[in-house]
Amino acid sequence: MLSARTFFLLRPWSDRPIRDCGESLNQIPLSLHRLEPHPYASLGAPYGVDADPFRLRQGVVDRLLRAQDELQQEHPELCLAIFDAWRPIPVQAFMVEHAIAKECRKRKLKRNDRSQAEELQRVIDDVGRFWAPPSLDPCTPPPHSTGAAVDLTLADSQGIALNMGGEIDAIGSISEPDHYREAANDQPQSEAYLWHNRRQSLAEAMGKAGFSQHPNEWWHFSYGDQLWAWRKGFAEAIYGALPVPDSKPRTA
Ligand SMILES: C[C@@H](N)C(=O)N[C@H](C)C(=O)O
Ligand SMILES: [Zn+2]
Repeated sequence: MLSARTFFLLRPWSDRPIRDCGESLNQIPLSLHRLEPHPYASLGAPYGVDADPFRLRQGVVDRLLRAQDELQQEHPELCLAIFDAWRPIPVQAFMVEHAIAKECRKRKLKRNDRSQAEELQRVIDDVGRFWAPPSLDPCTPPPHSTGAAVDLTLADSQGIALNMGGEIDAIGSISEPDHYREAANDQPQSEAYLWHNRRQSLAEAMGKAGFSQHPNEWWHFSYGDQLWAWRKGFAEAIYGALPVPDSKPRTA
């Protein structure tokens, strides 16, 4: 179970009021490449009936198409590759628990060992830098539950994801967008230089289309949510949490 400290750790953007514009959640068109099988559905995350993660608010879909155009003006050989998009709150809760359990295994910690409480809290805090709490409070929705956030990378013309110098969802400083900046400046022609430039190309294309980037994650961008409003200096977000889908098939 997550501690109260983690649950109530507010983000700097959590103070932005949300006035939802009511736009619908729509399919991401197939002209935008998807990385499949979907990573969280493959883990058994509780998506509910007919809950397709490759959906976003229409304004976000439109901007994603624009971002791909921007990218291809500079790099015609590349495309965007979608890793994850809409994420219902039960899936957010499942993935936060999954990330904590994975990190505990990596650090050889036992969840129930009281003598390791401090190390366990460190894991929870580290995971909390990357995963939003699965808050049900309409004032602090997890970004992907609003249909405003997308996790994505770059792929080549065959749809193969490029090496960006770190896996999507890695817990650690390697995931920070500027992680390789210094090494890239020091050593042009190095792998760090390549990875930094790829991260920059992704961020530039997304930025030109109006998206804001998460400060800790090279792959996470949003348009219209609280983080976006905070980063752009806007008073309000335009997308809030969407209803949680049914978990059982409806009976006639
Ligand atoms: C960790 C990553 N997949 C992600 O989506 N992070 C954001 C901040 C979130 O949990 O909403
Ligand atoms: Zn994300």
